[in-house]
Amino acid sequence: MKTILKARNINKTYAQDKNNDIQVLQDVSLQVDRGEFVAIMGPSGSGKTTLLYAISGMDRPTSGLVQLDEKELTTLSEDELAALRLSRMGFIFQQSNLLKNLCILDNIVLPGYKANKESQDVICSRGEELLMQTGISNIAKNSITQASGGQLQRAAICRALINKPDILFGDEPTGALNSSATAEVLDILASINATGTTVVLVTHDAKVAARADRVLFMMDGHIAGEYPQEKYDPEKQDWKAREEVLSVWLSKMGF
Ligand SMILES: Nc1ncnc2c1ncn2[C@@H]1O[C@H](COP(=O)(O)OP(=O)(O)OP(=O)(O)O)[C@@H](O)[C@H]1O
Repeated sequence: MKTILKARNINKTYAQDKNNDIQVLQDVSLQVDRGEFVAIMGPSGSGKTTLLYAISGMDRPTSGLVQLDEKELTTLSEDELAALRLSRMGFIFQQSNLLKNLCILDNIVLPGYKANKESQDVICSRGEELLMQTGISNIAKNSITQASGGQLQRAAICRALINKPDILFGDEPTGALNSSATAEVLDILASINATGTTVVLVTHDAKVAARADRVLFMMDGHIAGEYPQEKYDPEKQDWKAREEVLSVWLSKMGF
């Protein structure tokens, strides 16, 4: 399978105070194939979010290389990087971060209007289609204050997909949801992945990682282990059984 994302020897150092630096990523290398679903797990403070930000161009590593297909992210200007993120990447976070003064549909289409590559009609129809696919068409015109956490997170997924990204990054996207909303959001992510979008998620939750093709386990700023799983098929597979097997590996890793 063709590699979509490649990181080579990434280091990230933060200045802690005047005299001290803290090295959060230590020589991390990884590769993600097009269409793959990768989960990044590990203890709190091990560097998962820092790694996600470094490989998605949301932050710059102190050293090392990050490539999305042929594009070397670390050589791009801020404007070039922002344009690349807008057109080729989607992002979801623990909180939906939707704008309060816009209805759900307007929140979703906004990055499409910003990218300015297609007519507003085309973007609006895609927004409506995404709302339908994620089961929230009925709240398209609602204010975000009238939606549940699970509905808001589905809307955030629609917003992340509006520009048809090649790769979707998530930082604890189900971290604030109850278990039934988590399962619904995970089904949506699995179906997005099944249609070819690459997915890379940071999670503490083995339920989430159970859907991935591969789990990377971070410890003290490096990848300490890697756990490949069979491609998840929502029609055939029971993710609870996968979660149990994965949990055994995670506990061997010291999680
Ligand atoms: N902007 C920053 N400045 C200084 N230190 C930071 C900064 N961001 C993160 N760190 C430190 O880097 C380390 C790794 O943080 P990071 O958020 O990447 O870990 P994590 O594995 O995602 O943790 P968690 O699971 O708790 O979210 C932590 O010690 C954190 O305090």
